[in-house]
Amino acid sequence: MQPADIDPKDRLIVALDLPGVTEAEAMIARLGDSVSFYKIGYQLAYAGGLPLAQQLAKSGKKVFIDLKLHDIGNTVARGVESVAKLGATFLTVHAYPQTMKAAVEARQGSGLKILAVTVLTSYDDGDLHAAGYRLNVSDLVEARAQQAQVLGVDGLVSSPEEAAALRKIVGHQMNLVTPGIRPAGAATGDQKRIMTPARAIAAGADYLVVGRPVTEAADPKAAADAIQAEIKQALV
Ligand SMILES: O=c1ccn([C@@H]2O[C@H](COP(=O)(O)O)[C@@H](O)[C@H]2O)c(=O)[nH]1
Repeated sequence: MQPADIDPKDRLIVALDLPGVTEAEAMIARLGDSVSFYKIGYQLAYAGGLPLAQQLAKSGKKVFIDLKLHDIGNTVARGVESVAKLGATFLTVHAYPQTMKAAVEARQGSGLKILAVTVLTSYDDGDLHAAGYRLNVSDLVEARAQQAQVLGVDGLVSSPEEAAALRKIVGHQMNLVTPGIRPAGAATGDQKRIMTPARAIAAGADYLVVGRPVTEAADPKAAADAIQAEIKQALV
């Protein structure tokens, strides 16, 4: 999907990193029409969140299943087939060639798009070196993006810091989905490669993933509305 075709409201993806379905449903009710796209990751998925994903998709919301699959090809493929039945829009896999190839083949014929996680936004160069990599963050993100593109992956997850360089590499053929979003003054937490919503959109991100700055705000709906307004302003 070309950036111009994306409904501005869908560009904000709220991460439902919450302990259970009850808490998630309460958050969705509070956010109401302010949010049209939700992400379900480890915490909620492992606490009964996958039926909620299916329910959300049926109710007209968009759903991103962020399970960052990485296993032998057959296991990845069977997992992708199961997730495709939920009606989700996005599913993440780690950006390893075997994993991406299996996921892309398994999603054929479904509406599911595969996103490759390049380098986690909580990592900096020191973290990569500690994990045994010789490349720095930007070089590894770009190398993985090129591999993902060749393998037919639908989109990339990276920090917004890499969005402009990735756009030059993949053009508009792949969705750029960026966590590591922090409105001005928000707590960074464990994120190391961050940008504000406006700067991320200006850098070329298609979708912004935001968790704690919304879900831990005193008024989550007001926090989401402020981010939506910042996104719309940056798109003008
Ligand atoms: O590189 C990555 C990949 C995924 N995430 C996920 O995004 C949200 C961010 O939440 P915040 O509370 O806004 O930090 C979270 O669910 C992560 O699992 C990421 O942060 N970085």
